[in-house]
Amino acid sequence: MSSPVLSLASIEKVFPNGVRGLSPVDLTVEKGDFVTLIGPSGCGKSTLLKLIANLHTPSGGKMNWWGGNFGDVGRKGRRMAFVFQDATLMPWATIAKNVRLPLDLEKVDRSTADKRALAALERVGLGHVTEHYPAQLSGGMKMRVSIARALVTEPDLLLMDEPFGALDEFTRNRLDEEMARLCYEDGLTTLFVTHALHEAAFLSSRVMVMAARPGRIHAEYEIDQSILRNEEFRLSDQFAGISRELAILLEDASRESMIQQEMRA
Ligand SMILES: Nc1ncnc2c1ncn2[C@@H]1O[C@H](COP(=O)(O)OP(=O)(O)OP(=O)(O)O)[C@@H](O)[C@H]1O
Repeated sequence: MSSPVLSLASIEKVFPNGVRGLSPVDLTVEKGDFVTLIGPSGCGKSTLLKLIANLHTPSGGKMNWWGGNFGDVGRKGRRMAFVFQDATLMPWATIAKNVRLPLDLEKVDRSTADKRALAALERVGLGHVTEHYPAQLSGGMKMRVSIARALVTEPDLLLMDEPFGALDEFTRNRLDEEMARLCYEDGLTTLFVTHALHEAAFLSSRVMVMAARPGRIHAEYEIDQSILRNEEFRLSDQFAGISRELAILLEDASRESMIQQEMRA
């Protein structure tokens, strides 16, 4: 049997200033999972994502990527990509050049890189804006460029930290549908952070509900992976039921965080 994409055993983080960003967390992510982290502000969602991306070092616990250490990820031909809330595009470069950047850094030859950048832009419905500049695009389009820049590397694991948090609801819903299509149809493994309960209910195959003070996983909620994530699902009783159950778990997590805070005060 192949190793899981990620396995975290008692991973925790205490920052140098003494703040506990994350209490021991156990998490296993298998190929094709869409795992969403949801929870109150400050519960450690971004900290957990950054630990997985090796942008933070854990204070304790054990973490494996495809059964090995982080240093082996590249050697095993595995790739990880990170999408942030801000699209972080280079304003002076065309959209094609922005998307090509990771391939240019890897010194992929120009004509292959151009073809792959165009293919990635077409996957997010932006094949027609390759020669535009970021300032000419809407917020939603910029975010799709950022996703194309992550997809161009053909990642085995996609990490997304509140990518659609700054967008209006209509654009966000459309991008959620596009993400679901990309992830479920192509079997992409994704770890996603959001504040929005409906987004978690729509996208995920598993939701980790986190609690704060100290940050930890409060509950785990499975959603049938075979559900087609489309407008029909969004309007269904099944979606309403999932959203309601997640809301109850979030409410529990928030109440528990408040009790912990009061006990410490
Ligand atoms: N570099 C750091 N140094 C010290 N404390 C930090 C650092 N980064 C995060 N923290 C603290 O760790 C805790 C978890 O922060 P984190 O950003 O992971 O939470 P979050 O759930 O992503 O929050 P939000 O939803 O508001 O983005 C918070 O108390 C935060 O203040």
